Amino acid sequence: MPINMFRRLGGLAILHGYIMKLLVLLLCSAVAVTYGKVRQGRKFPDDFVFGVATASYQIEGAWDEDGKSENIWDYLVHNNPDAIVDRSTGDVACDSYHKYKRDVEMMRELGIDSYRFSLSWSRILPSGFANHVNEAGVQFYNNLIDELLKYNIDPIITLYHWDLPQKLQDLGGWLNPLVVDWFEDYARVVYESFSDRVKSFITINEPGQVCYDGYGTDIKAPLLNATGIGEYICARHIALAHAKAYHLYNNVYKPKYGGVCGYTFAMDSVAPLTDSEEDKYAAELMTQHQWAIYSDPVFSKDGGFPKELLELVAKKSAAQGFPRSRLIDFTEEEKAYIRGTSDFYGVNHYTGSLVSSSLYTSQYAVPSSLDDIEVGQMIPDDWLQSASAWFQKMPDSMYITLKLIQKRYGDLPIYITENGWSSYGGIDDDDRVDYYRSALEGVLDALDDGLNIKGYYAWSLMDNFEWLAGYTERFGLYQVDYDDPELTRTPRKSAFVYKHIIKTRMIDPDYEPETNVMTIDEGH
Ligand SMILES: C[C@H]1O[C@@H](Oc2ccc([N+](=O)[O-])cc2)[C@H](O)[C@@H](O)[C@H]1O
Repeated sequence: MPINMFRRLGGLAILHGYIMKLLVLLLCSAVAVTYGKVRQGRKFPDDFVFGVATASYQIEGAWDEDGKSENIWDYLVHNNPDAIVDRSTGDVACDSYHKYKRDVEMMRELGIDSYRFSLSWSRILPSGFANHVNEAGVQFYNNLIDELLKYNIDPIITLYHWDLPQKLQDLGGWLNPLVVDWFEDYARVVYESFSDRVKSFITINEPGQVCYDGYGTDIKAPLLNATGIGEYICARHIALAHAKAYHLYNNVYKPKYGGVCGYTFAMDSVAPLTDSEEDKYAAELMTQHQWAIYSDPVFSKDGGFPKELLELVAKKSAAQGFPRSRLIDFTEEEKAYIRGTSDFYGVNHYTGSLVSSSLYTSQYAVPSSLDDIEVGQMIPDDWLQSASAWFQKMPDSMYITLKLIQKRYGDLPIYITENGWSSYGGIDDDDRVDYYRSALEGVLDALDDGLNIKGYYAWSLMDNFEWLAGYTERFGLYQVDYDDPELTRTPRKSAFVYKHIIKTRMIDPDYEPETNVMTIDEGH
């Protein structure tokens, strides 16, 4: 081969080597840039839903107007005022019954896609039963829905957010097996009235708080405190009631109108105190006690209550002299009826704890469900305390919680139906801003992992009646001035930050609102 040709080929080979190196370099930096983009400027998907959530008793007021009857919270605040920290009531609350147009205006200011609110059963069915529908009550919700739709805000209705008609509580409430039928009858009225315009329904908000807080302890109305018994009876009935309302929607209304129907659970991030197998088992038991007892019947592969919990309660019940277990499992037919009855997993997430059987002390009543599992909890000192005794900021808790759902039930559509921070008040709520940013970073982390998270609802649009804490704890993006007869709503810093996140679909950790004047952006 002529020397020149050899040189030319050699030169080409060298050139080829350089080109290859350059290509590899370019590829690596492209990956790095892309990865950098993903980490630093991550975006929520275009179809990700941003919303805010509220609940009827907490905001509506008008407790006895236009034919509404008393519910268990009306009854509690009127008959046992000392049960509420500041002796307040929800008689007026945020007066949303009259100020709903201002509420919708606030949603337009925020630029949200969707509003999650609940219906007051006793406003729609004053006797609790479907023998008489209160048209004025239905009209109120029609007005609200129409106002939302006028501004392209998608309504998502929760049928039951803790305000059972007192007349049904007088008959045993969630402890009466007939509540399953009463709930179905109520659900039929709701679907008949609203499913032509509303495409998303949640049957029940937080069955754990209904059953454990209301019937197994005295944390929520009706303060029954039938420890170790009430919560387990309620757990059976509420799963069946949910399933019945779901089947009704699925069989009759979904074919006609489309739409989805789901169920929402409160989920603490339960983490083992140490890596030991014992603590991991303790975390599993606490999980079963707190939320899996309510969600396994619907989402687990085999249905029914969690196996370990069933065994423990049966064993403890026998040792305590009960002729049968305090937790009665579903029949195979019931299991099949309940399993799969939710089009999505709704999760309300706020906080978490570390758990271990070594932290258990015999401080609990016998029988009680905490005594049944014999697991204790602790909160490290460096977790920021909110204004609510039960609520500390656990690092990474949103991500951990979302991964727990995936681990337990596989990949399914998830809506975060509540998440927010409580303070004592004030407009410059940097603690709430930090909380929202880190929770939403957790959502992005989970999205990066491929979880099918469809939306996020901030709790709450505005300050409201926080159950036994009355008005002492503030969860609002908007502050409500309860001393002002107009109940003026004022946007907090967090409202501006949430608005910016929704608008840009990104979390900018450095974003500072330039103004304290809220306006409605074009298109809202
Ligand atoms: C602040 C909101 O709390 C919701 O309920 C709870 C209660 C307790 C926990 N927890 O983890 O211990 C989580 C959520 C409730 O749905 C809503 O109405 C607000 O009060």
